[in-house]
Amino acid sequence: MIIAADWLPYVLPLQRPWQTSQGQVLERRGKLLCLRNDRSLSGWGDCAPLPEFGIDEPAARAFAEEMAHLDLVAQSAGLPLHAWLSGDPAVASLAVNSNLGAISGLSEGALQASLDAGFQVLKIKVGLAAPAEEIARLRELAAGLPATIKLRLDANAAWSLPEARQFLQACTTLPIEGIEEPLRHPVPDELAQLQAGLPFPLALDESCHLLTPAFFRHPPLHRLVLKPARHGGLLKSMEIALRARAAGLECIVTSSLESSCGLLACAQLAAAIAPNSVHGLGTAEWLAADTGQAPRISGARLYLPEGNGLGFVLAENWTKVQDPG
Ligand SMILES: O=C(O)CCC(=O)C1=CC=C[C@@H](O)[C@@H]1C(=O)O
Ligand SMILES: [Mg+2]
Repeated sequence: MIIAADWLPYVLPLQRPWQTSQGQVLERRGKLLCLRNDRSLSGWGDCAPLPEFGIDEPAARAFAEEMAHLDLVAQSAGLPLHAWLSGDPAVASLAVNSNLGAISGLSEGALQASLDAGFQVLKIKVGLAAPAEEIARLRELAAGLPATIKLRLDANAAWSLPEARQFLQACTTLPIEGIEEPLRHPVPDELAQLQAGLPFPLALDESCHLLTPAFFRHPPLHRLVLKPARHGGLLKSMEIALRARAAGLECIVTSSLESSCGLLACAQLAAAIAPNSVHGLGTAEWLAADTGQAPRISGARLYLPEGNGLGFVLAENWTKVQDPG
């Protein structure tokens, strides 16, 4: 039985601006939910809306409430949350991509740090400048990359159909691992036209309004990005992942730049639905402060906490990140 529920607001500045074609993020504001039950267990949830990417307050809140509840359920069952969700044995670690920000602002130092850290997939934001200019930069970048390294691009709905065609055509000769959200006004027919003939997957992320039964009957592209806060929780995300799998679509999980608490929930989902994919969970280093200990990343792999439930522990210096209101 739940005997206490507390919301703890926080403000976390970013180390540097998170630039996308939809503008920049400078800080993350949110609130942690702490549920306590009559067995002295704590269940944690993280509510951090990001409206510019379709994550509104009700969805983020539902994610937090369900997360805290499932944290308690999995702890009571004596299982890590992902093993409780999947029914499979526990997973120790997951492959993740690095996040290099916008192609226009890419620094030699950040690129080298990603390569030195062993990342095989480097995520880069595009759609912030003219396609021809960004393609020229990508060609320059690709020319200096080791042969095994691939680029995961995200246009965040920047392009018209002709711009997307131009960009994607040029990408066919580059080491591209996938491209998220090419179209400003995505419609299934046009996405299918773009995907046809491309040697890499296009991915749907923020345009989740397209996830209708018809979409799953004839998927117009090859990959889904799941941000569980956008879908209002882990269980809804599991359901979408199952539909996607039945339709032959690959699913990856990415964070919504949450604090360590929400990031852990994203990692638990990733381990439950796609333990062998490369996920977008390397975002903790973008935060200058955090609500707790972020999962360790080493050798381009994120290590899940070994304990039961979500695995979140509140930071000792928690008061420093509390929102003064
Ligand atoms: O995918 C990743 O590696 C990290 C998460 C990420 O890129 C995003 C998180 C939140 C908002 C967006 O800018 C962006 C995305 O659209 O995928
Ligand atoms: Mg995206």
